[in-house]
Amino acid sequence: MNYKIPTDVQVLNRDIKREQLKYHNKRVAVCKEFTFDAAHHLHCYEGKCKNLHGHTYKLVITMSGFVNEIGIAVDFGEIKEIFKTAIDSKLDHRYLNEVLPPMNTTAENMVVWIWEQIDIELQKRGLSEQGHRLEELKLFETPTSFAIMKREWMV
Ligand SMILES: Nc1nc2c(c(=O)[nH]1)N=C([C@H](O)[C@H](O)COP(=O)(O)OP(=O)(O)OP(=O)(O)O)CN2
Ligand SMILES: [Zn+2]
Repeated sequence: MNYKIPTDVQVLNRDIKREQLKYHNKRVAVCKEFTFDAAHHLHCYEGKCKNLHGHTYKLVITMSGFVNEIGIAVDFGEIKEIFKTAIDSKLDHRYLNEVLPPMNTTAENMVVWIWEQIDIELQKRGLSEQGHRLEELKLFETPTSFAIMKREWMV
């Protein structure tokens, strides 16, 4: 059976497409939050964090792109796939001191490493060429302690 889209819907679709042109190609950033659980300890550090302990890390990814013809700059689903491939598969339920390159597993060092991994994944997927780019990462070690990295601070 052939279903006919009612005329008023067609008119609405046409009007939306025309209106959408106003926003097309504007650079807009979107954010998505993720969590992963991991264990670690700090080196050269006098305090409780020199002992093995765990965190539910929260990562807030801010990524920008150019708004397309259906009003999407960066698909939230794409960010989820990037997080799963580049970060979650490597860090979730792992001992960070073992799986990360030799470095102190501070939030500062980790946020830099995570930035590099996401950047590599964007290039692998050909998304950098489309104009998708990281703008900011926030990595929470605890609900009150976090590190930030921003594109504008990069030299
Ligand atoms: N600048 C940094 N300081 C500390 C880091 C870090 O990565 N960068 N890490 C730690 C520890 O790993 C610790 O697990 C987290 O520190 P802290 O916020 O002190 O944890 P608390 O559970 O004590 O937090 P409260 O909210 O104050 O209870 C230490 N420092
Ligand atoms: Zn810690």
